[in-house]
Amino acid sequence: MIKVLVAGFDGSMGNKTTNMVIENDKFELAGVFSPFAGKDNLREYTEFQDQNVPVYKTYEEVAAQKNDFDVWVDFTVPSAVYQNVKFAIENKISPVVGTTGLTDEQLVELKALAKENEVGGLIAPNFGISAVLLMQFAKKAAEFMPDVEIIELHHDNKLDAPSGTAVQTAKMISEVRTAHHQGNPNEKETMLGARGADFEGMKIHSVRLPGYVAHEQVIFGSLGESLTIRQDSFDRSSFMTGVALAVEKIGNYNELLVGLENLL
Ligand SMILES: NC(=O)C1=CN([C@@H]2O[C@H](COP(=O)(O)OP(=O)(O)OC[C@H]3O[C@@H](n4cnc5c(N)ncnc54)[C@H](O)[C@@H]3O)[C@@H](O)[C@H]2O)C=CC1
Ligand SMILES: O=C(O)C1=N[C@H](C(=O)O)C[C@H](O)C1
Repeated sequence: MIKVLVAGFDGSMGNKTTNMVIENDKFELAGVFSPFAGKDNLREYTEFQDQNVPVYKTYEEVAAQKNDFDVWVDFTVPSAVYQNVKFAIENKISPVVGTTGLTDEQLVELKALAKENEVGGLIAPNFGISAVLLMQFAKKAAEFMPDVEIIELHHDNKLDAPSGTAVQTAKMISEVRTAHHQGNPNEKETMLGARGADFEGMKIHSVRLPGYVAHEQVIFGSLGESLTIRQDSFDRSSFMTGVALAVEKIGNYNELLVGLENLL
């Protein structure tokens, strides 16, 4: 049995993950973590009445029981994820991270720390297979159609913009696309932000609306033609197959990987 701790269990993704871990025969829910939890045991929550699982609120409490955990699944907030992953690695718990917002510098540091501690881990900007495929297809398309804009659409509770998936899509496209300005060289925004965020000349637009879950559209334009690649996560269950796969496989690695495709 793989012993799992879910950080951010009290959030939307944390709740889905907690249920997924409980239902998966290969996993044992060994703990849940959130500094904002109001209770000491999961069974005190109506939804989890039959689960005798400790609720941890501090790193000290987790560190005291660190041998109880193989994997730290993180669906928390951008402001907490760096410290959480650092803590997990230093305590030899493999992080499986969906939380967005890590900077490039933080990623470099965490990769080095994982190497030093010989701990495997995965940071996945998106655990949905449709998003993983979209990123790969978009990278391929950009080889032939280098003028591209990204539109990501999310629920209106999302804290970060652009989404981690949009940033990762832009990074993957930039591996095959020479950085260049798109649009009229003399264009002027008459309203600030009208042209969106800029990643090496690629524009990224973020939509936040109630009713949406997580969606991304990559639009390529070329002489007299256009290509649109789109993926939709209509429900957060779309991420759970990827999370389960990562929890199951991450013990076989001793480095920190970025992107679910590394495990597929
Ligand atoms: N990689 C992927 O496939 C996906 C990633 N996400 C990302 O996951 C993150 C969480 O998303 P949601 O669940 O929708 O957010 P949410 O706001 O519903 O949940 C976040 C939870 O984290 C808890 N929290 C805050 N600080 C914490 C800390 N220091 N340690 C532990 N828990 C803490 C909060 O109490 C809250 O319940 C976001 O960054 C989001 O972008 C979301 C969906 C899929
Ligand atoms: O906040 C979300 O909901 C999501 N966050 C991730 C991101 O920022 O890309 C993954 C997915 O889009 C859902």
